[in-house]
Amino acid sequence: MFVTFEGGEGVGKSTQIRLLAGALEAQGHAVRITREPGGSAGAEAVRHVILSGGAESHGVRMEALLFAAARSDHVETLIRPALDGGSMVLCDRFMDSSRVYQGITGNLPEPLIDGLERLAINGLRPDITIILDMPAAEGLERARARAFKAAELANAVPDRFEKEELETHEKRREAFLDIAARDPVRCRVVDASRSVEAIARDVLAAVEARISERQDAGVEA
Ligand SMILES: Nc1ncnc2c1ncn2[C@@H]1O[C@H](COP(=O)(O)OP(=O)(O)OP(=O)(O)O)[C@@H](O)[C@H]1O
Ligand SMILES: Cc1cn([C@H]2C[C@H](O)[C@@H](COP(=O)(O)O)O2)c(=O)[nH]c1=O
Repeated sequence: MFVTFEGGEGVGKSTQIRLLAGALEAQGHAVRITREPGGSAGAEAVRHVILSGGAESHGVRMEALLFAAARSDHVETLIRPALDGGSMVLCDRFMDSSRVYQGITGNLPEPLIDGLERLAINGLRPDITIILDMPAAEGLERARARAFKAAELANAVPDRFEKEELETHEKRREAFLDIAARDPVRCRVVDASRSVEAIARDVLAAVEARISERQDAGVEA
């Protein structure tokens, strides 16, 4: 089963993925955690170029193509083989992030995003997408506090997208909610402004419900 986590900056995706992985492993599932952009060797190289701001001056179209190239490599060299090998794959961001960041707030036309998505995912759609939702300002504050702690160790600075205007981040929040409203079977919106534990309970319940639905339909987790 392929599980993706989406949402704005600092909403707790990495935190919840780690907790979900622990809970699923305790139930006997083999679990692989991964992230985008990145996850595979080729895609991690592209991650560095994009998040450092190295492609920003070449425009959003080039960034969208780089995200798609990275996603294609990630799907074919890591995600699909892991799923075929029987692991559950938990991925921090996937195709919805391109739809929101490059499509909605990057102003790229929907047909272009659709085409790049088709090429990159090559038929592999998430079985469930958890959208962690909270006011953008709170998520950014969490991300800033995390960066501040890290800065003492590694001189961290906000990445290419974190540094953008609050209004842009709020627009992204609305765009993720819109995706969830348009695809309610795949997407589950979880209120991320609560405690880590309360969120983790809802995330696990949503994933277990999808596992049961799939088992009822005769598909293995
Ligand atoms: N429910 C929560 N309440 C308070 N703090 C939280 C909560 N969940 C996560 N955090 C903290 O907020 C910060 C951001 O969390 P995390 O790295 O999991 O978010 P993220 O969505 O993966 O971020 P990014 O979008 O930047 O990758 C971390 O310092 C984390 O410990
Ligand atoms: C997959 C994907 C990501 N992005 C943006 C979203 C974030 O600002 C960064 C990734 O950083 P994170 O700390 O690992 O969340 O990249 C994007 O714009 N488009 C995408 O497809």
